[in-house]
Amino acid sequence: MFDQQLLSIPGIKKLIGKLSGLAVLQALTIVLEAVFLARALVVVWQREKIAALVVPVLSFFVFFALRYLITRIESQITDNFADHAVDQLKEQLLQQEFRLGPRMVADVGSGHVVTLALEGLNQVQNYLDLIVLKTINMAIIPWIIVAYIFFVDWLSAVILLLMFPVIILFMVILGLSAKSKSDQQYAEFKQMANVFVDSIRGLKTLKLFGLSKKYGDNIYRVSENYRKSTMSVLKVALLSTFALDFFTTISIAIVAVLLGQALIVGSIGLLPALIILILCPDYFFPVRDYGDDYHATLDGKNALTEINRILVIPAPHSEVPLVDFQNWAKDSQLDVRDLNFTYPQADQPALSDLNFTLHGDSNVGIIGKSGAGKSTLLNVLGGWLQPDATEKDQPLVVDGQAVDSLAQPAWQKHISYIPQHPYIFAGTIAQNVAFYKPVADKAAIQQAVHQAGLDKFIAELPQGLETVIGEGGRGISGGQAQRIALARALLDTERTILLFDEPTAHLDLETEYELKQIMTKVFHNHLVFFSTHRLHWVSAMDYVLVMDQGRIVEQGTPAELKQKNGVYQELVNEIRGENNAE
Ligand SMILES: Nc1ncnc2c1ncn2[C@@H]1O[C@H](COP(=O)(O)OP(=O)(O)OP(=O)(O)O)[C@@H](O)[C@H]1O
Repeated sequence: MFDQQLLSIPGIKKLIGKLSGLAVLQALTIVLEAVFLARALVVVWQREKIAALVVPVLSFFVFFALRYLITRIESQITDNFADHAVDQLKEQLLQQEFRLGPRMVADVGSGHVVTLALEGLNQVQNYLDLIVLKTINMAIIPWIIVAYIFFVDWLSAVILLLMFPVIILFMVILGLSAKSKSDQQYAEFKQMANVFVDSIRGLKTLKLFGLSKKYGDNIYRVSENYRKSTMSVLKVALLSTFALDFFTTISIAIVAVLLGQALIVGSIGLLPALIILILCPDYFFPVRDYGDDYHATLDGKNALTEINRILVIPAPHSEVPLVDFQNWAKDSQLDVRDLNFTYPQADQPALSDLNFTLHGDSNVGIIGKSGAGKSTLLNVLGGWLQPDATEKDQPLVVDGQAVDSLAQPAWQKHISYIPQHPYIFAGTIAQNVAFYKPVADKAAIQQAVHQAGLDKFIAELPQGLETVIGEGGRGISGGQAQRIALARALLDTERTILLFDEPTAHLDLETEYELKQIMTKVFHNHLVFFSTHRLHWVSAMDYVLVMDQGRIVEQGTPAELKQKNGVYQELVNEIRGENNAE
């Protein structure tokens, strides 16, 4: 019944210990509260003097207050624990996102990553808040109460004990049904989040192609599925609450009737009979409380399972650390030797036997048709994918140090990655530019903005660098987003290695031309890897890797490639042909 994955949360055992102690205390206060309340009632029933009421009534209020105090302490402790655990999970999830890099979003789905990081963590918090405390109360309080009842009247205790497994059995049956419905609901939720975020992202394209209505219907259908599965979870939840209430009421009624009969025949006194009757609802309360909230916490349980699944995705890591690497310098050298990479579950390698050597501030173009392996190579160079293990020499050599992968903090802290759609978050232009270096001063930001050719754009804005862009802010064009990404890379002068993944693929030729003027200036004092379909970039490179089906089929300077009249030239001819055909 106890979710095993909870045991892996740091501090949970201590929490269980504290809550168990408090549950024992709470059970004792419940018993004493019932004893004194019953005494007060007996005093009133037997019309004794008012003074005889003082001790039981005062004692009742003391234990009543104590019980309330204990429940407050319990919820305070669990709240603190849940807050802390969720903060840690958030931190771990973020770190894992950084470790896995751009491929995580591709693997998990961008919508799902967003909903997990926001709503999912809230659901986990709610789950931790409720489930640990309620499970412990259910595991401790009823047994102390029934043990006490056993000493007062063993028959009532036996009836209460007999009803417990029946209730648990129903809870398990309904719980299993709720679990399978909740799993389905969570799958629908994931799908809805991914479809929704992807549709929002592609809204402009959908509108241009007149497909927005069709996608609207698609979103409606996915949301309907989610609504229906939510309703079926709620139906089971209601049924379960009804079943719990029904069985507990029947049990209390049976005990009450038997106690009534015993009172009539005089085999039990009024005081013990009243104590048992008052304790009966408290005996069942923890199990009802657990059952009532069980369904409400299932989405939190699913979110926790999903977060744990992401946390254990093996992040690329290096067995051989890169030591003594300060930064990429003019005399640095990178050798790639017989490098292979295979995606998990793929039958063929996405990169096969790659070999090349680079020096200093090389500007390396990576070209090839779609699916040739350009992005995969960039991900390996960024350390987000780990080359296949080899029995021969290590596949990467940085400044003479052979390593198995570039998942090395010493390497990665010098990298800037600029994809086709750089992420612009809701904030000012200055905050967006200072993304890699939040402590940068204004002069440095202005300098980076100037180098990235953003002066004119910013001068036209009334609030300049303080203009809010991104979600809810001023819209910016694709070219401006690229320039902001470039300014980001330039601001952190420690980041001397720039990885560009088709940065201009979506821009019109005029914007691309303007951006090219800026970018080529930036290239000369960085190590640049530039993946592109657009071959005019080749003239701005001093080395080119031509890829096809995961292999480097040609490499050399642009002049050498032209002279060879080989695959590169074929590609140029092919693209010219396509352009002419258009
Ligand atoms: N996550 C993945 N799992 C399995 N195979 C993948 C994955 N990502 C890419 N591939 C496969 O690896 C190969 C290389 O893909 P990659 O994205 O590197 O090509 P690319 O040259 O960058 O293509 P494009 O120009 O279209 O972006 C392709 O066959 C692709 O189907």
